Amino acid sequence: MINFPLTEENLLLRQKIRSQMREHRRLLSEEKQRSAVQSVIQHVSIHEKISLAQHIGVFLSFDGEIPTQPLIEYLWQQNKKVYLPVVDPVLEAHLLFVPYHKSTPLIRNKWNIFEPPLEPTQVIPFEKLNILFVPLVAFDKNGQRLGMGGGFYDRTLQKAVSKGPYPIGLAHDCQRVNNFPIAKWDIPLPEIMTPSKIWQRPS
Ligand SMILES: Nc1nc2c(c(=O)[nH]1)N(C=O)[C@@H](CNc1ccc(C(=O)N[C@@H](CCC(=O)O)C(=O)O)cc1)CN2
Ligand SMILES: Nc1ncnc2c1ncn2[C@@H]1O[C@H](COP(=O)(O)OP(=O)(O)OP(=O)(O)O)[C@@H](O)[C@H]1O
Repeated sequence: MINFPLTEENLLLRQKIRSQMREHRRLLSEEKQRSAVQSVIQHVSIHEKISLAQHIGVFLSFDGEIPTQPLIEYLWQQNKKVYLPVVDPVLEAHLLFVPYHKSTPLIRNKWNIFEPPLEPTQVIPFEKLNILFVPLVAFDKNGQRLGMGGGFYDRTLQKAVSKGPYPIGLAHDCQRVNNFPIAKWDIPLPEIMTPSKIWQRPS
C-alpha cells in the first residue's frame, strides 16, 4: 500500500500497527525469546555474507525485540567486530556506530536502551560496516519495515543504499503484517530474519 504523501488516516494506521506489534512482542514468554535468538543464530551461522563479514552493526534489544546479546556473543566467538548504534548528539535523528567489546561500559539512553559512551575517535565510518542488523516493529513480505517512529534507521539505511553495509532486519514472526501504508522515505530491506525463516525481498 504505497501512499505519497501519507494521509492523516494512514499516519494513524501506521501508529496503530506499531502499538499492536510492540504489544505482541512484549507479551512473548522468556522461553520464546530465548529460542528465537537461538534460531536466528542458526540462520546467521550458515549465512554466506555474514561469514565473509568483519565489521557487523547490531543493536541492544529492548521492548520485546529478539534478545541480541547471545547473537553478539556468537559473533565475538567467530572473531567478528561488533558495533552498536549511539544517537548522534549533533545531527538530529542520526545514528553513529561504535565498537562493542566484552569490557565496554554501557549507559542507558533517554529511552532506557543501553548504549556505549560516545567516544568520537571510536566512531567507525559507516561505509566500513559490512553487515547491519536493523531493528523493526513491523514488516511485510516485500521487506518494507516500520520502526519505532523516529526515522533513525530510515536515515541510516538511506546512507547504505549506494555503498555501505548490507542491511538485515531482525524480528519475531509475529511482527509480520500483510501490508501497511508506505511512506516515500521508507527504505525496504533486502532480507529480514525471523526465527522461522529468512524473508528475501522479491526482485
Ligand atoms: N534496540 C533498539 N535500539 C534502537 C532503536 C530500536 O528500534 N531498537 N532505534 C530505532 O529507531 C533507535 C531508537 N529509537 C526510538 C524511537 C522512539 C522510542 C520511543 O519510545 N518513543 C516513545 C514516544 C516518544 C515520543 O513520541 O515522544 C514511545 O513510542 O513510547 C524509542 C526508541 C536507536 N536505537
Ligand atoms: N531519510 C530521511 N530524511 C529526512 N527525514 C526522514 C528520513 N526518513 C524518515 N524521516 C522522518 O522521520 C520521521 C519518522 O519516520 P518513520 O515514521 O518512517 O520512522 P520509522 O521507520 O518507524 O523509525 P526508524 O527508522 O527509526 O526505525 C518522519 O516524520 C520522516 O519525515
